[in-house]
Formats: sequence, structure tokens, C-alpha cells
Amino acid sequence: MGAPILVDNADLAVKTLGVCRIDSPLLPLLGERPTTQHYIDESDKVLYDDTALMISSRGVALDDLPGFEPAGPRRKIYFDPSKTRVGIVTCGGLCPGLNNVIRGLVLELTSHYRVRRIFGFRNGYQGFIARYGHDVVDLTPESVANIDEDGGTILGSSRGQQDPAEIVDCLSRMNINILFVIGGDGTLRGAGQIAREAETRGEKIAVVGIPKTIDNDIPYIDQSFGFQTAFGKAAESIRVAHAEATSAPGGLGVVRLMGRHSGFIACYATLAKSNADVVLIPELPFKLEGDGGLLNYVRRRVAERGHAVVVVAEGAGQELVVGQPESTDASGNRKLHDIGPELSRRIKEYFDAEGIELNLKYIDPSYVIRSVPANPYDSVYTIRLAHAAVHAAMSGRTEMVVGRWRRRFIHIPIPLAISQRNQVDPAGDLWMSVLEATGQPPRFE
Ligand SMILES: Nc1ncnc2c1ncn2[C@@H]1O[C@H](COP(=O)(O)OP(=O)(O)OP(=O)(O)O)[C@@H](O)[C@H]1O
Ligand SMILES: O=P(O)(O)OC[C@H]1O[C@](O)(CO)[C@@H](O)[C@@H]1O
Repeated sequence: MGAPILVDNADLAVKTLGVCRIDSPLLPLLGERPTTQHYIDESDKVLYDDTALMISSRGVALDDLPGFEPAGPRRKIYFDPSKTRVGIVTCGGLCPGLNNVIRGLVLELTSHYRVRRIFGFRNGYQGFIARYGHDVVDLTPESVANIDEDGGTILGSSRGQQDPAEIVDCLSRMNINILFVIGGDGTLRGAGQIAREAETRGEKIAVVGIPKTIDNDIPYIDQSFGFQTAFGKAAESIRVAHAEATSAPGGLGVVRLMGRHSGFIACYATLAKSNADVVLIPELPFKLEGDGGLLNYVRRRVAERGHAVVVVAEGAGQELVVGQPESTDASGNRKLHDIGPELSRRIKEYFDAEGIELNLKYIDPSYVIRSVPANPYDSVYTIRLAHAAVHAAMSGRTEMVVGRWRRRFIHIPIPLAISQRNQVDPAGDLWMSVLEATGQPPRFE
């Protein structure tokens, strides 16, 4: 274990600094109230910042990151490590790398800062609410040593609203000083409420998020952790679909991939294994019928090449699925209609009506792409996010998440992280690459 690199006395820091909400000039532009406390002084600089050098040498101005401070260890910390009690929780759907983040947080807190008490709250925000009866688990370097080898989360997860006041009651009761929250946009909304509830009560609890989503839809983050692993796994389904399609007369593979509002997984998986003929994403409505419609295009493609592969993201073509009841999940997220089987049915009907032979194989890798262990890239990325999150929390920052944006690890205020959704830009270079790889027209209309 390396020696701690803290250079200032933590007790002194406790007296001079307050828990600091991360500020950004972008917040007022978004109509958010300006953040309040600015106790971080001149000496509060990152101890090292190698990425800054890297970016400079690539000619990108450092002040290209308006309002976001760089992540990293601070000269002064807010919490006294010997007395600090930390909580960790994972919420929402699974994502490759959740265990890596938990492990990274525990190892950094214990080996670098010498924090001794770390608690894992079980099954998402339910873990704070006594009536669910979930145990709180002690997390130690030993207990997390090899958890990165498995997918899922050793802490469990859940959906469904919980009362932030009850969560803060629990944190106070357990004298928790720092809460790390690993989850998607819903989780981060919850984390913001917890941070504000604590602040209202005058409790100095730092709430720091590590954004999680295989959909890659969190703004101000180049790429979310687990995304690369997930699309890599999804690409295997496209390869399988292609093998099936090329091995039968009139072969057609239809692959349905996750992606509620953003088609990044579908685009990247397609580019990783560029043998799909069509990609359909939530960002671009498409027409089935008519000369310019999808059905006619698929028919032509099968006629020309003898086979075709269609990749459809789960949020695409929702308007085409009729007759299924509207519903929401426990967290209030709208449950999507299942476009995959519906699209397959419509294609079959069309080929039947045209009297053309079709061998359609429908493949839905579903949870397979998000429950696998992180690949080496995501393993590196998650540990670096964990380091950044620990440094931020120990320095007293709250209501923020860590992320990597324009190749730098930065602090992002939660209101910004949930202010919008990253989506594929139909006029952008990613979609252009997809069009080049598939050869499909820009729109089916
Ligand atoms: N609008 C909200 N305000 C406060 N808390 C919320 C909100 N939405 C969700 N949460 C809390 O966050 C938890 C997870 O939310 P949700 O199920 O929406 O997953 P998520 O974090 O968005 O991840 P995923 O990307 O997998 O959907 C829920 O248990 C709920 O307590
Ligand atoms: O079945 P669950 O657990 O509700 O999660 C499904 C959703 O989770 C995600 O994987 C991540 O948000 C979505 O793409 C998908 O719609």
C-alpha cells in the first residue's frame, strides 16, 4: 500500500472548509438556482493532472471545460479519514462494471485515505428503509478483492421510489459522512434529493454519484462505464444473426438491442461488426410501408444479397406497436412496447403477401449484454472513476457526479447530469458512420 498523499491536516480542513456544492456557470443558464457555498480556496488545487498535459498537447484549450472542475486528489480534505463512515449503494438496472466501482471505492478509501468503516446498503434505495429488512454489509478490501470477476452487483439493486427524508434519517442514525450512489438518471435524481435534504437539516453528508447506464445517455460524459462491454457483447448477436441469415435462402436476422431513448448500443454494436444492413434507433422515426419504407428496402436487400440483418433498438418504432397496454415500472419509467417481435411479424406478413421466401431468425440478447463482467477497458475506466469519486467526496464535495468528458475526469453537478439526455445526433458523424457501414438510406419515409 502506498503512503497517503494528504498534505494538510484533516482536522484543520474540517474547521476551514464546509461541504461544498459543485458550482457551474451553466446552471443559471439552465434555470437552476445558482449553487451556494464556495469554501474551496486557492490552495484547493488538484495535486496532479496528467490529462491536462495530454489535452494541451492535442491543442484543446483547458478552458474548453466551462464550469467543470477537474477531478483528482485535493491538497485539503474535508473529512477526517479516521472518523469517516461511508455508505455505498447501487440502484436501477444492471450494468457491466458495477462491482468494479464498488471494489475501486473500497480499495481507494482504505488504502489511500485509511478510511475504516464502509457500509454497503443492499438492494438500492430500499436498503436505507427499515421496513424492507435488508442487511447492511461491511465492505472491506478482503470482501471486495475479487468481485470484479463477476457481473451484476454484490449489493443488489432495485427500482421504486423511496422517501429521501427516510434515507437521510438512516444516514444520520448510522453517522454516515459520505454516500456513494451508483445508478442512472433516476438514481441521480434521488441522490440530488438526498443531498438537499441533508443540507436542509444542516447535516454534512457528501453525496457523490458514479453515473451508470449501458444506454450511454448521461450528458457531459464521453462514454458511460459498462457501455463498451455491453455493445461488445451485443455485437456478438449481430454476428450470430448474420451467420443465420447467410445460411438459409431468404435469410433475415432481426436483432433487438436495449436502448430506451438512445440508440448508441445499436450504432456501436453495428459498427463493431459491420455486417448489418439496417439499424433502427429511437432518435429516428421510420415508416414501414411505401417505396421508401423499411419493408420494401429489406425486400430489395434480401433480393440483392440473398440475406439481410436488421438491428432495432428497443425504443425505436414505438408508434408502430399498437394494442399493447401502457404501463410503468416501479420507478415510474414508461415500459416500452416490444418492437422486436412486432417488427418481425410485420416483415413476415409483408414477405408472405409478396410471395417471397423468408427465413427470419429473431435474436434478443436482452439482459445478456448488461449482466456480464466488465471488459479490460471498462475495468480501467471504473477504477479511475472510483478514484475520482473518492477524492471528490473526501474533499467535501456533494450533489455531484464524476465523469470523463473530452478525455478529462471532471466533477459534474447533479442538476447538470440530469438536465438532458445524450442521444445519437441524426446529423452527426456517428450516424453518418452507421449509414456508411450499412448502406441504408438516411431515413425510411
Ligand atoms: N424522479 C426521481 N426522483 C427521486 N428518486 C428517483 C426518481 N426516479 C428514480 N428515483 C430513485 O432511483 C432509483 C432508481 O431509479 P430507476 O429505476 O429509474 O433507475 P435508473 O437509476 O434511472 O437506472 P436505469 O438506467 O437502469 O433505469 C429508484 O429506486 C428510485 O428510488
Ligand atoms: O428490465 P429492467 O431491469 O427494468 O431494465 C431495462 C432497461 O434498462 C436499461 O438497460 C438501462 O437503462 C434499458 O436499456 C432497458 O430498457
